[in-house]
Amino acid sequence: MAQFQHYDPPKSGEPITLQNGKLHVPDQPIVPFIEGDGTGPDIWAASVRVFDAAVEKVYGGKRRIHWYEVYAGEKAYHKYQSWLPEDTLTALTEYIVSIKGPLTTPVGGGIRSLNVALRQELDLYVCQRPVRYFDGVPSPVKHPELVDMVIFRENSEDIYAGVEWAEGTPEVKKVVEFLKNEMGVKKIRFPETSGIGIKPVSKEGTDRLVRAAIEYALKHKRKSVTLVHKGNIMKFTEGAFKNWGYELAEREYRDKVFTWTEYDRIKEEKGQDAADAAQKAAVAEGKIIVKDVIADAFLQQILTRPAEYDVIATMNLNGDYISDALAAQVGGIGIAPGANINYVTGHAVFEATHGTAPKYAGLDKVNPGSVILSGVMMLEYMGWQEAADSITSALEKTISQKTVTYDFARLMEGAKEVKTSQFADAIIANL
Ligand SMILES: NC(=O)C1=CN([C@@H]2O[C@H](COP(=O)(O)OP(=O)(O)OC[C@H]3O[C@@H](n4cnc5c(N)ncnc54)[C@H](OP(=O)(O)O)[C@@H]3O)[C@@H](O)[C@H]2O)C=CC1
Ligand SMILES: O=C(O)CCC(=O)C(=O)O
Ligand SMILES: [Mg+2]
Repeated sequence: MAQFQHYDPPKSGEPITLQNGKLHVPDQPIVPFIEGDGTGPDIWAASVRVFDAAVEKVYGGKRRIHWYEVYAGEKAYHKYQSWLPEDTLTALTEYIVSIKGPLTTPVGGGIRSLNVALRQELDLYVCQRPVRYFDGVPSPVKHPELVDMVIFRENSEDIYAGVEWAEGTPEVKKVVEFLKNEMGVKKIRFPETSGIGIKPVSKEGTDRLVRAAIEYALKHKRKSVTLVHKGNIMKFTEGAFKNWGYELAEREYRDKVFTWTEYDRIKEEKGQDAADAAQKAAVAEGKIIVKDVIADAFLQQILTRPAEYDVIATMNLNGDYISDALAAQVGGIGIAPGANINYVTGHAVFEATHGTAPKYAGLDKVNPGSVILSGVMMLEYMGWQEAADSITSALEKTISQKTVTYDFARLMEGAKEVKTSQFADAIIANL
C-alpha cells in the first residue's frame, strides 16, 4: 500500500489493479478525482451526481464508486503550498484510473502546465479524444453528423517536452552560440533576440502511439488510421513520424492493414489502376487503410470532406489544435471528452478537452457535458458499459428535449437554457 504524506485515502472501497496486463475492477473501486480550477468545481459537482446516479440505477447498489479527492492547481496550492503535491502523483499511480477537471496554466511565464506534467509523470502517452455528433446539437457546419473521428494525440513529447530558453538569458545565448559555432546553423533570423524551443519526436514515442491507434481501429472495426503531420517542413520530426508510422503498420500489422506506401509501391510497379484495385480489395477484406495527410490540408478537409477521416494519429501540438477544431465542428468544446492513457501500465486520467473557462468560474453556467462524457469513457474503460450507455442515452435525450446550457442555447431555436447543475438534474431525470 502506498504511503501518503498528507492525504487520507478512503477507508471503504478497494483499489483497481492491473493483473496479468488486464485491468481488474472491483465492484467498489476507489477512484481519485481532481476538481480543477476555474469552472472545474461547478462542472465536477454536476458530473459526479450523474455518475453516481447512473451507477446506482444500473447496478442497484451492487456497484459504487468510492471517490477520493486529490489536489492539483490552485486548490492544492492553497492547501499544501504545492501546485502538484507528491501525494497526488502517488494516488493517481496507486489507484490506476482517475478523472480530473481542467487546470490553469499561465501564458508566457510562471508554472509550466500541470496537465502536461501529469501526463509526463505518469507517462500517459496517448491523449484519446473521440469526436462525434449528438443529434440536435447546434453546429457551424451543414453536415456535422459526418464527423466521427477518434484522435490519438501523442502526449509525452514534441514541443510539450518544455525544452526551451527565454530570449535574453545567458542560457539562450549559449544555445545560439552552440548552434552557430558548432552546428553551422546560419538561418536564425534574429539570433540576438530569439527565444529557442526544442521539438523532440522519437521513433519509440511514435511507435507506441501509432500502435495504440491501430489497435483501437482493429478492435472497433474502424476504416482507417490517418497520420497527420507537417513533414514537408519539419522533416526529421513530423516527417519521421509519418515514416515510422507507416513502417510500424507494415511491420506489426502486415495482414491487417493496407498502407499508402504500399499503394505507391504498387502504382510505381504496375500503374494506378492496379494500386486502386489493391486498395479496393483490402477494403473489401476489412483491412484498415493507413494513410497520411499534411496538417494544414487536414484542417481544411475535415470541413470539406470529414467522412474520409476516422482514427487520427498525430503529434502533441497538432493534436491539441485538431481536438479543439473538431470539437467546434460538432457543437463545441462543451461536449468534447478525452482520456490520457498508458496502454501498457493501464494508468488512465480522464479529462475534458476544454480548459478552465475562467470568466464563467462559480457561475454554475458552463456545459458539464465534456466531463460527463469523459466519465462515460472512464466507465467504458472500467468495463461498466451499461452505466456508460445509460449516461450517453440520457445526455442525448436531454439535448433532444432542448434542455441545454448557455453554449448550446445561444445557437438553438426554442431551447430552454439551464444552469450546469440543472443540466445534470435533467440528465439524471432521463436516466
Ligand atoms: N486539460 C486542461 O486542463 C486544459 C487547461 N487549459 C487551461 O485553461 C485556461 C483557459 O484556457 P482558454 O484558452 O480560455 O480555453 P477554455 O477551453 O478554458 O475556454 C475557451 C472558451 O471555450 C468555451 N468553453 C470552455 N469550456 C466550456 C464548457 N465547459 N462549456 C461551454 N463552453 C466552454 C467558452 O467559450 P465562450 O467564450 O464562447 O462562451 C470559453 O470561453 C488556461 O489556463 C489554459 O491553459 C486549456 C485547455 C485544456
Ligand atoms: O495544459 C494546458 O494548460 C493546456 C492543455 C490543452 O490545451 C489540452 O490538453 O488540450
Ligand atoms: Mg487544448
